[in-house]
Amino acid sequence: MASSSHCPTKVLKARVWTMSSRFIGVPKKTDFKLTVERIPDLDTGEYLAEAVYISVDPHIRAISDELQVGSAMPGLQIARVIQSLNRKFPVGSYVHGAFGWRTLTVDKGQTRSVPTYVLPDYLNDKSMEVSYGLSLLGVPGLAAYFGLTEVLKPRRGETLVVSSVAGGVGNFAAQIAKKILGCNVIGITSRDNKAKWCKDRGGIDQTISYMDQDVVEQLNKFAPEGVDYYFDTVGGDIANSVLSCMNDNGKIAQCGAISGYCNDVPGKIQC
Ligand SMILES: NC(=O)C1=CN([C@@H]2O[C@H](COP(=O)(O)OP(=O)(O)OC[C@H]3O[C@@H](n4cnc5c(N)ncnc54)[C@H](OP(=O)(O)O)[C@@H]3O)[C@@H](O)[C@H]2O)C=CC1
Ligand SMILES: CCCCCC(=O)/C=C/[C@@H]1[C@@H](C/C=C\CCCC(=O)O)[C@@H](O)C[C@H]1O
Repeated sequence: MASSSHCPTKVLKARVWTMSSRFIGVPKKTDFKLTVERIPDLDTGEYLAEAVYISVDPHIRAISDELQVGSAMPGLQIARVIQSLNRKFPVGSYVHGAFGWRTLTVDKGQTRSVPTYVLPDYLNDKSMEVSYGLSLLGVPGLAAYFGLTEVLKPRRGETLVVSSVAGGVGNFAAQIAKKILGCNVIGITSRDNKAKWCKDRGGIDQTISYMDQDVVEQLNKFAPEGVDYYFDTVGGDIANSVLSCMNDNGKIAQCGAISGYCNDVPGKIQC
C-alpha cells in the first residue's frame, strides 16, 4: 500500500468550469459556467491532485466545435498531489496532466490527451519554478525546441522569422534560435510594447509590429537577402506576407494558425 494522507470521511468538492454555450467569435465570460462536483473517496491506484496552474491555450478555441455544451473545459495543469493510493504519485509531488479547468482531480496516472507524469526533480534547483512545467519545460517549450531542431534545423547566421513572438511558443522559439542556434531572428508581434520586451528581454535581433507597420516592407529592410526559415504559429495574412519574402528552398514549420481560431466559418484555419 502506498503512503497516504487519505481521509475517507471528509467531503471534498471540485470547482469545474464548463462550456455553457458554443463560442461565437472570441469566447465571452457568459459562455462559461462554474459548477461544483463532489469528489469520491479514492480507490486503489488513484490519487487526488489540486490544481496549482491551469494553462488556457489557444488550441482549445480551435477544437471547441468538438466539445459538448455543458462539458468541462479541457486543458493542461500542474497539480499537487494531496491524497494518494498510488506509489508513483506520492503526496506532495507535482503532476503534469490534461485535467481540464478544475480545482481537484481524481486520477490514476493514465495517459489522457497527453501523458500524465510527476515533474522531474528540477524543482531542487532554486532558480526553477513549478510553472516551468507548463511553459519552457512543457508543451510550448517542446513545440518550439523540436520545431527548430527537428523540422527547420537552421544554421548559425541564417535568417529566421518567428510569428506571435511575444506568445509562449513564439518567444521560446525565438530565444532558442537566437541564444542557442545563433540565428539572425526577426520576430513579429502586434504592438511596440511587446516588440520592445522581445528585444530587451529576449535578445531578438529585430521585431515587426504588425498593427503599426507593413510586414513585407519591414522584412525587406531587416532581411534584404531574403528569409531562410519561418516558424509560423499564426497563418493568415501574416504568413502570406512572410511567404512572399522567403528564399528559394526556404523552410517553414507550421506550428499553429491562431489568426483563424475564432473564425466561425467552415475550413476556418487558414495556414
Ligand atoms: N501552447 C502550446 O503548447 C502550443 C501552441 N501552439 C500554437 O502556437 C500558437 C500560439 O500559442 P501559444 O504561444 O500557446 O499562445 P499565447 O497565448 O502564449 O500567445 C498567443 C499570441 O498569438 C497572437 N495572436 C492572437 N491572435 C492573433 C491573430 N489574429 N493574428 C496574429 N497573431 C495573433 C497574440 O500575440 P500578438 O499580440 O503579438 O498578436 C497572442 O498573444 C497557436 O497557434 C497555438 O495553436 C502549437 C503547439 C503547442
Ligand atoms: C488545430 C490547430 C493546431 C494547433 C496546435 C496546438 O496549439 C496544439 C497544442 C497542444 C496543447 C494543447 C493544450 C491543451 C489542450 C488540452 C486538451 C485536453 O484534453 O485537456 C497540448 O495539449 C499539446 C499540444 O499539442
